[in-house]
Amino acid sequence: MVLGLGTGSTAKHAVTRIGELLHQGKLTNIIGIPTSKMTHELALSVGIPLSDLDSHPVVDLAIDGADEVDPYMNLVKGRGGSLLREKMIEGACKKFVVIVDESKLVEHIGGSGLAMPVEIVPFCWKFTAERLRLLFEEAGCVAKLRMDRESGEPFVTDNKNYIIDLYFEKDIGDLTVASDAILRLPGVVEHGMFLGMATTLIVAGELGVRVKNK
Ligand SMILES: O=C(CO)[C@H](O)[C@H](O)COP(=O)(O)O
Repeated sequence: MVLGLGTGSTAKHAVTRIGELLHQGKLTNIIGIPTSKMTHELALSVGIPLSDLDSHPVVDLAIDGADEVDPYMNLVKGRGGSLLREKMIEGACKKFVVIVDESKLVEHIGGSGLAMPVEIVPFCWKFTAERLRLLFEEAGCVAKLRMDRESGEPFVTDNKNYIIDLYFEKDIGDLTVASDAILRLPGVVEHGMFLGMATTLIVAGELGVRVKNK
């Protein structure tokens, strides 16, 4: 089985557990494809054999967290900065399981007041940030370059790009239209809306765990 290994504090539990099951001999014939350098390191440290999409273009199952999930299982991802590799690997999956707690559930994607990440090339990033802001001007968009908290320098992704975090005052409307408009802008590499990709959602709440399938 080829497994997409997600990134973030939730995915970390899954990756660690997969390593434990391999070690105990309860899982065999697993190859992991990590969605970030951080997950790559973690997976190696727990003994998961790794590969990539070039060698395994079809992924059987991916497991990851998310930052927002709407009632249709559309997601916002990338507040951890790994959205491009996540989208490539999770987009190549037969099954994509998303694990969140109830705090991640929203009525409308982009409406939580939290960031909608967009990965862009560093070249003339201010130009691209302004084009993004203008695209969603009617929604009261603010576009901020993500900074690295430790260094105070711009945050650089695993692919050596920057991230612009978009904040909206109002609903951004049709998500497919918004997605297409963002992707048409020169300088944009990818955005954090994962539309129609999740096949299973696992939600942990005070009353227990709920599972929703597409
Ligand atoms: O998209 C991601 C990283 O790019 C993460 O999956 C997302 O940020 C959720 O992280 P966490 O499980 O730590 O809340």
